[in-house]
Amino acid sequence: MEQVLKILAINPGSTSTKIAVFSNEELIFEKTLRHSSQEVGKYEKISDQFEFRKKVIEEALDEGEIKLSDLSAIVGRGGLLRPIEGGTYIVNESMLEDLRVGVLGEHASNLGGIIAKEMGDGVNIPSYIVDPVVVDELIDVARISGIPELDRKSIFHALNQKATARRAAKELNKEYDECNFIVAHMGGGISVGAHEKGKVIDVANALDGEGPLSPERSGGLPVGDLVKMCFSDKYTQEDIKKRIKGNGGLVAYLNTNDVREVEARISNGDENAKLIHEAMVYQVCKEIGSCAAVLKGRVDAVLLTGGIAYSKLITDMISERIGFVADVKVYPGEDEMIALVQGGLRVLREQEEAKVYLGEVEYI
Ligand SMILES: Nc1ncnc2c1ncn2[C@@H]1O[C@H](COP(=O)(O)OP(=O)(O)OP(=O)(O)O)[C@@H](O)[C@H]1O
Ligand SMILES: CCCC(=O)O
Repeated sequence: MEQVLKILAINPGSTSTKIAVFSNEELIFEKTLRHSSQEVGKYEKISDQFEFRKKVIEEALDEGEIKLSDLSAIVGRGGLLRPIEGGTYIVNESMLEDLRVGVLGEHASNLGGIIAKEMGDGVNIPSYIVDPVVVDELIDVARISGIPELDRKSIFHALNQKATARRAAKELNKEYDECNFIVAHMGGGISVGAHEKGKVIDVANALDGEGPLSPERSGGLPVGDLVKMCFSDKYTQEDIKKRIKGNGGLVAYLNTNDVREVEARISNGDENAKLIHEAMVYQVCKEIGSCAAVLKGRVDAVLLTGGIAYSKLITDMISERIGFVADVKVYPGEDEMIALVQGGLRVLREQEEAKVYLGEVEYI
């Protein structure tokens, strides 16, 4: 008989903490805990929110009559760590230190590992993170930018991209590491990755001014003009950063991060909304085209995922432009909670060994 393994998954976002408990692959409890800007805004750093978030998680678990002592492991969404390859990592002291200081920056997902470790240690069960946003499997040639001072970085929706790729591989009756996919995760940020035999060998840095424009991110910009903007004395460093992530893309052009709202405006004849919407799709297609070149045209399928993949208008426009590359498969939304749990299960079932974070890579 199959052993029953119960896992708690913790996924902290900027305005919410999602938690879920699975018994093997079956969801038995789920809750999205929303945090108002007053609640989280009073903390200077994201790591200062630790006690607050842990407490609300504990209260929700109590209400759901979930006992930590019944669990086999806790899995948290990993954060902005030093670059690592994909997989499930045991939360260790080096990782905790980097998550606490925010070695690569502040990100709500930094709390995932910290909270998982604290709660797991309390009942002597292991804590893990799975496929954090800094998964780095770039081939050497993809790291070169154009000046030696600046290496290209791999920051993307690794958890959902890899989960989607594993799902598509299964549907093709293949293992993930036997397939080549191009995965476009289209959410508030958009990342497009070239997956070669289970490794994301190239991907635009979705957080920091590469790739397509997205609801909240600028994507790649004309660099000369950006430099002029930086030195114009009109903007602070924070203003420019915010323009690249947070207030860029659709927010900058159309003052909304909601693609549904943009499509409603298009239906009402708004030509500017139509142009910007089309530009976003066009840029996604260009990025898919570059990934096809990275994979030398050997592509099993193009996978479209994230909230924007619910838009048939957009998935049809993408298919029409890049359908020549490979079959296009659509997986709307994201399956991050089950993806976290599956990462934990692969280790507990000894299908994979938990990786160890060394925290040694120097990163600028
Ligand atoms: N049915 C739909 N049609 C069109 N767009 C949609 C639909 N449902 C959601 N979206 C859009 O998807 C986007 C949000 O996607 P998602 O929820 O994946 O993002 P997120 O989780 O906030 O950010 P990220 O995925 O970058 O972490 C929004 O622009 C939203 O308007
Ligand atoms: C997942 C990191 C990229 C982004 O938030 O846009």
